[in-house]
Amino acid sequence: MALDKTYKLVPGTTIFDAEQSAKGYHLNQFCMSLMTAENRASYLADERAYLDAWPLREEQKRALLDRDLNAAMREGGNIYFLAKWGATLGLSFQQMAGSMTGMTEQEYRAMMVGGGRSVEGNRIDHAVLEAAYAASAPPAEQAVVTGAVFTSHVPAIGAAMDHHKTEEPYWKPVFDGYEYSRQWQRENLPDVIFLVYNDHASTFDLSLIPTFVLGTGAAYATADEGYGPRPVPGIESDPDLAAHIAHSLIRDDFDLTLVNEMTVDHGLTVPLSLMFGDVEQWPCKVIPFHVNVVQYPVPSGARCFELGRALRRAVESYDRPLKVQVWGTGGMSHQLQGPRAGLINRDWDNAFLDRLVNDPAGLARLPHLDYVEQAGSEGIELVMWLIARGAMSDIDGGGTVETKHRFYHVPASNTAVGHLILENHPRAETPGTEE
Ligand SMILES: O=C(O)c1ccc(O)c(O)c1
Repeated sequence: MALDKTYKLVPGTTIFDAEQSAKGYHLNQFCMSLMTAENRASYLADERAYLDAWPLREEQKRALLDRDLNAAMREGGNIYFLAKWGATLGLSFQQMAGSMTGMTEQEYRAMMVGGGRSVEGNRIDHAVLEAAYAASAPPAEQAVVTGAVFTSHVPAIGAAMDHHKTEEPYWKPVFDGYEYSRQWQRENLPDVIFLVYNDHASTFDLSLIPTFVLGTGAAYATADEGYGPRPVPGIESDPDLAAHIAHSLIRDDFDLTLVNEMTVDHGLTVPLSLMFGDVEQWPCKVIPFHVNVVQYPVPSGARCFELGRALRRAVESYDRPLKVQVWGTGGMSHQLQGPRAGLINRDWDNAFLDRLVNDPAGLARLPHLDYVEQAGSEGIELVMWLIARGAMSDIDGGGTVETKHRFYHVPASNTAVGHLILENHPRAETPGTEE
């Protein structure tokens, strides 16, 4: 099913969606720069020079220099951003809106005083709408979810790699547990990894606490968490697929926060290091997806599981033949605070791994309190694994999953390390028979 963008058919209207946002990113950010008196003064002193300092397309600069707001909208501008530019020129919202209608300022004002523009004659053409619905055939090609990787993301694992300690007796058993994984990953390299992790007060401090964050930008640098950024590459993303997923998930009632600029911390980089080793560049694209598990209330396992189910629908409605893996990271049992720090619960962790494979819907009903009591305060990170599990094809009866690898080890720093690889076989392909 192609995504419904029938809002594009409303006459005389540009809906600002992720597509427009990507197109107008720098234009809108330029507008934001006009929120200081100093910048407004330097813009007004030499508009062309100011615009030339921004990575804008010539059409975008032209639109502003010509005071043509319709052209600016076509070029991805959004009215609330452009209003900062308009205010700099001394324009009111009414003057800006009126300038897009082909009416004089006085005519537009008079129309508004007279009750505003009538909706009569300004609705969608029904024939056009019907034709759009009739033409919405399933895509000829589609993306598929090929597997899920679940792994802890303990920062000390990254530090052990960065400081060449992987052969030391303390660390060797941890890295031995990922030998098979690296081989499997080489043989099953996806085009894109949808990587579910939590930011650990690196990008999101207490000024902003979004529950679910989808990265819709093109690239993200590695965070400096206080020890200097890890010497690993930043990630390249797939903004087009990310925008598609944003559209699909939000339409499925998941109220995401979309972020174009942020840094990514150990929650994301350590799983990549574990699965790919030391590399100059990560061998595929990575879409970051952050879940708040730092400040309560945090999302429930059930909500995460449902989000995973919606994620698979989103991926499968994307009309390019991409292979997508979904990774769930964090956990397993660990507590980093208070007199109970160091808590490890092997039995609970292993039962979690069993149920993640065999009873994911039941596992998703586990309340937060069980995670905290049984797996330690930071064990709550495990709710993120349910997003990746929910994205597998067996959940809705259409396919199967195959466990390729399972590993459990205590300790890595304060934490029990858990790791699982599930291969996804959509539409009940028999494992091993696909080309
Ligand atoms: O065990 C640890 O040291 C540790 C520290 C920070 C984390 O985010 C984590 O998951 C584990």
